[in-house]
Amino acid sequence: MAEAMSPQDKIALINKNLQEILNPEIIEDVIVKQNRPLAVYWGKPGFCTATTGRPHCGYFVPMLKLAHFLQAGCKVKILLADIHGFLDNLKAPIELVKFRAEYYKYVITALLKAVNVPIDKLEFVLGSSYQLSEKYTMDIFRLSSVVTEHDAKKAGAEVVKQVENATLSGLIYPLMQALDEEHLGVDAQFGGVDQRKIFALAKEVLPRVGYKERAHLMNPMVPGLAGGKMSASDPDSKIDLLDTPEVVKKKIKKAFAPPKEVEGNGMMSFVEYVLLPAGALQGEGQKFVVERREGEPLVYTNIEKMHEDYKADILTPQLLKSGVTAALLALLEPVQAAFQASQEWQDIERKAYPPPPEKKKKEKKKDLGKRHTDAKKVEAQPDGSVHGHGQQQVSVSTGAEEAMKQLELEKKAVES
Ligand SMILES: N[C@@H](Cc1ccc(O)cc1)C(=O)O
Repeated sequence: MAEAMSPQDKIALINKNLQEILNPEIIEDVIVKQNRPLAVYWGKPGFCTATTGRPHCGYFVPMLKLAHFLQAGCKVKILLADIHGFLDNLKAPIELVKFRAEYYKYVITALLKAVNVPIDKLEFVLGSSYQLSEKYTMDIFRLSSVVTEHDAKKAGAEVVKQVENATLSGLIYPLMQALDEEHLGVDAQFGGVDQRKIFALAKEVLPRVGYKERAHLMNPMVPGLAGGKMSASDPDSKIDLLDTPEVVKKKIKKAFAPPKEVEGNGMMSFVEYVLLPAGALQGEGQKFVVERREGEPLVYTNIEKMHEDYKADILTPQLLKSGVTAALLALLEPVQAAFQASQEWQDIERKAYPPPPEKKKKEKKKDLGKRHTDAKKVEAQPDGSVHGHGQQQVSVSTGAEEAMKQLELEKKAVES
């Protein structure tokens, strides 16, 4: 498929749905002049944090871009950025990191297969597998001697958690993200526009230590499937990739989808950035179908027409939700079937997300009873936290200790 595409088609697919691109000429040069596959990477730090551990349907948004890159013949690397996770919020449940990395590999591979994308040019890399090397370490020191404290801080402002009396780790974080481009041997880095300041820093400072600057591809920030505001504290606002069809239906039913409003409407964005492009990749062309009890189904091939109908209330929130439910279930079906068929994946899942200890569970239920009417729906996290961001600082010291131990272990593993 990629072989049959013209260089211009490849570039168009790489750029599709992106909000911004820095140094697009680098991409042109690789694909048109050098006539070789573009090497691009996406870094994911959250997989080893306790609260945001499990991949959910929001992952489909960057996944669809990775699908475009692969379809366009790119070499794609996914960086499981364990050390970055540690630098940002000191949370790395040590014994879980490896299992979670494994779990992510299964999930991401299944997702990409579900949209019919070739995965032979896809590679997973664990950050600590190369970021503790002598060369990389020396590069951090070299970079830290040419980047000011002010610039490093500014670069991390939208990504690194901003707290009072912040530690140095938050300054190292952007430097390492810049170095990853060199050490992963890529031509471009992909991420959300929230990464923009780090991308700009990378572009500026890599040449100062003798490395070439890379292109940067940025996705827009897409509101969550269940709609912005209520998400952080509401466990129902995230749809797990392994949720049963009944649970998916229930969560979508509850989701926030204001009538006639398309801005910030997570349900609508999900169609735009996931369901429509997924249809295109599956070879059926961009198509989103909404069955209606009365009348012909509504068939959309572009988002503009959908927006128009939604604003006119022809496509009502209810209809939108039923269309999204049907399309999402169809997308999840092969992922869940793959999970059911793989004993290894199931074993990894149990190890990566062990049920919380009994004692804590009880505490949580009591706690949650005050806030949620249906406490049993809430899954307590392994670290016992269920309230989202506000509580993440609770176990800072133990988190740090654990993460340090993990780094020790990793180092030993590398040496032996
Ligand atoms: N900063 C990225 C994660 C990341 C980490 C290291 C990288 O090299 C790249 C990306 C994020 O917030 O999602």
